[in-house]
Amino acid sequence: YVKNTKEILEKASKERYAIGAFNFNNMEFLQAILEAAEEEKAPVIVATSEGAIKYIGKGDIETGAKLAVEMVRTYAEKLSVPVALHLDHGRDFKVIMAAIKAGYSSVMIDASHLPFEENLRETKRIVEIAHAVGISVEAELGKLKGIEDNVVEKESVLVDPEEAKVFVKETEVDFLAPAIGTSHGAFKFKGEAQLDFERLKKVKEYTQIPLVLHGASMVPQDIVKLANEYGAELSGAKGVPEDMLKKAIELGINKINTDTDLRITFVAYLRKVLSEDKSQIDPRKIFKPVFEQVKEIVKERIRIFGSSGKA
Ligand SMILES: O=C(COP(=O)(O)O)NO
Ligand code: NA
Ligand SMILES: [Zn+2]
Repeated sequence: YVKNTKEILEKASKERYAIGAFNFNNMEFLQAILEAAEEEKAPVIVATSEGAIKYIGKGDIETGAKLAVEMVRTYAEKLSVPVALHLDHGRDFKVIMAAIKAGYSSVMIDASHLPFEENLRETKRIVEIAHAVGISVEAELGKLKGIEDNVVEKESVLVDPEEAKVFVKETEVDFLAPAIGTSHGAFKFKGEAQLDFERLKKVKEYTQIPLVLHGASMVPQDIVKLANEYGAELSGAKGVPEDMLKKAIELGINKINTDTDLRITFVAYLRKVLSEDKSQIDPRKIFKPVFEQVKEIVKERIRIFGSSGKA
């Protein structure tokens, strides 16, 4: 179990590969992610959003954070690969404190919706507290939203590399998520997929710290098709193409947040299993083949990210 996420990300940054940061909400997703990492001999980051902590703790934040840490630690001590537990998109001070107190390896303070000075102040505050107890911190600059056609929108949404330089120097944040055109969910990009690699290159040059790509799911069309065949309605779903992910890694992305790809895989195969095995009522028999597929998609991502064999 990795005490602070920074140590595995610094290595990835030096050797120019990326570590997957896979979101989980329950035991089965966590198992699938950890099995995938073990089979790929890859360091891995597992992440809970604030909503996941509330879901795991049935509304009680302390319980959710504590249970997440204990589940991850218990599984991780059996594995040969390094495992870090990360709080994704921390916004509520109470939740960030609960994660730190429970023993998370890192926390994200997501104040990117605030004006630059306020984001800087909020982030600085969390960094001081987290660093005092040896925990790593991630922050975000720019807003997660596709690159709109007109330039004005682009300026206000995407990261400003000059701001990133000041931000990292002032806050001493350990890793940064620069908005370069991705967005969360299964419907990224209105038109063609487009990332601002020029900005990414500058942010890496100016900050020299590990960088994070949010909204990085690829949204595999074959699995979307399968889900739709079994009654899902996911037409128009679109993700980040593999060549763009690889280019982003070459330019300095070292942590890649992936949630939607695991969700789509889960839904497609759950629908398939339920429609094919109509008399099955044992949840274990229903979930086993479904999470086998979730594990496979995580392994595929780990291979694309270049972290296979890096443990
Ligand atoms: O950024 C993400 C996940 O993004 P996706 O929706 O593309 O999986 N989590 O913080
Ligand atoms: Na994060
Ligand atoms: Zn995100």
